[in-house]
Amino acid sequence: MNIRQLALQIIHDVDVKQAYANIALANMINRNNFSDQDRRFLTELVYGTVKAWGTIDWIMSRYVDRPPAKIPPMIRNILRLGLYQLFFLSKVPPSAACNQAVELAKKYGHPGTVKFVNAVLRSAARNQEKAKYPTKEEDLLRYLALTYFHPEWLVSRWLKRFDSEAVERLLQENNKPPRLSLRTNTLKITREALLVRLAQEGVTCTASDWTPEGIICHELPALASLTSLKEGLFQVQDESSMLVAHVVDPQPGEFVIDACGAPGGKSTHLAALMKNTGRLLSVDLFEHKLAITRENARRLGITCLETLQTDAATLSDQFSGKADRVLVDAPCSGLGVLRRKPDSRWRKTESQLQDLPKLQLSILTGAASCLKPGGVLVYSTCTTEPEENEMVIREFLSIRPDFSLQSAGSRLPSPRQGEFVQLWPHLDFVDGFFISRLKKH
Ligand SMILES: C[S@@+](CC[C@H](N)C(=O)[O-])C[C@H]1O[C@@H](n2cnc3c(N)ncnc32)[C@H](O)[C@@H]1O
Repeated sequence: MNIRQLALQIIHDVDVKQAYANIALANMINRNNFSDQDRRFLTELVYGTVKAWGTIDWIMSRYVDRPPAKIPPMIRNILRLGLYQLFFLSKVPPSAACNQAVELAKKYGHPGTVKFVNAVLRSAARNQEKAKYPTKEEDLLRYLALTYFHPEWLVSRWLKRFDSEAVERLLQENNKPPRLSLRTNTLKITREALLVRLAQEGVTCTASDWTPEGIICHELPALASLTSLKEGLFQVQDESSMLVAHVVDPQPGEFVIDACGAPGGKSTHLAALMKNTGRLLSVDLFEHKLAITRENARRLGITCLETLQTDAATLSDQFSGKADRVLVDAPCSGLGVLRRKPDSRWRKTESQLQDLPKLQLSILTGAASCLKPGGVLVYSTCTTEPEENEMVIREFLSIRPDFSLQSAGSRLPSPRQGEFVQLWPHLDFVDGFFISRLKKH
């Protein structure tokens, strides 16, 4: 099996068909019976190349006088894969990286492109100095963006907010694979009993400091092989995401709406805190995502949850003044969770940060009208940018004086100061997350 060829197929699909690297890779692994070594090498090639995409293209520009967009797609992706191995995979000998790329060019190109690939990669292998990044002192922005594989617009944004050391730590943290965390399904088992059960199934894990249900896995066999998963004893969920339901603080017997609910991580947590009583309405725009919510609820033994496919901005047409609590876990740029998907940083654009707040405000305003007087509204995102977070809340408060801000920090299992909660990967070592809480008068 030619692992580089398979890696090239995935990288090409990410480039040309906007495929998601993690999904394309998982499909490839499921379709083939790879040895552990091959699976690891394929993962390294794909994740490494797509994460370093911008830096690799900058390196390419040092050896090729055309921009990548002007090179035929398959050939530029062969170069990307080759340059990744030359510059970032020390265990691959440069001759192997070049020869294998030339073989791929023979398969997908013509004699001219074979010569081109050969010339570019051999020149890069001979003269790596030519692709030396500027130093911090010469060009801080470019140094950080190239060294830590982030788009310049994003680094520039963060440099306006924080000093360069803090930005460097954040970029480093965004490149580390996140720890796997699980939320105990307290409807079926206590965290202590689940820790024992997981240890029996070969999982090395410890209790989370952030939430009373959280468990951090350090080593584990394939997740799908765990019977505790099939029995619905836990839900995979990041620790910062687990905090949101605690800020909502739903009570047994209440009517709670999760306005952007799929695939149900927080909906199923809310249902567990409600002790599977009352009514939990999990709403989403997409039926195929709601099907996953229902499947999660079934596996976890939750019966108080129902799903509804609709636009949350229009929810009050059906539920005006009816709900005790509403959660809006809004669609967002996802800049707090870059470490989860290696290619996601290259899909984001600064213009999304202008468009998303309008959507977020319209969903928040529509969903808020479902609350009874005295009801609680929680707004959360997995982003770190003020335009999508506190500025949306300030704008909402200016048009809805019947709401007031409450402290979200004081509702965390380990309380913090402040009205808003903003978590950061480099400060809190969890996903970047924003949580706010309001009350309707
Ligand atoms: C951040 S995700 C929610 C994650 C979910 N709360 C969880 O914990 O599993 C945002 C969700 O909002 C949904 N969405 C986007 N626009 C929407 C709208 N206008 N109305 C309802 N849902 C929407 C998306 O389909 C997506 O599933």
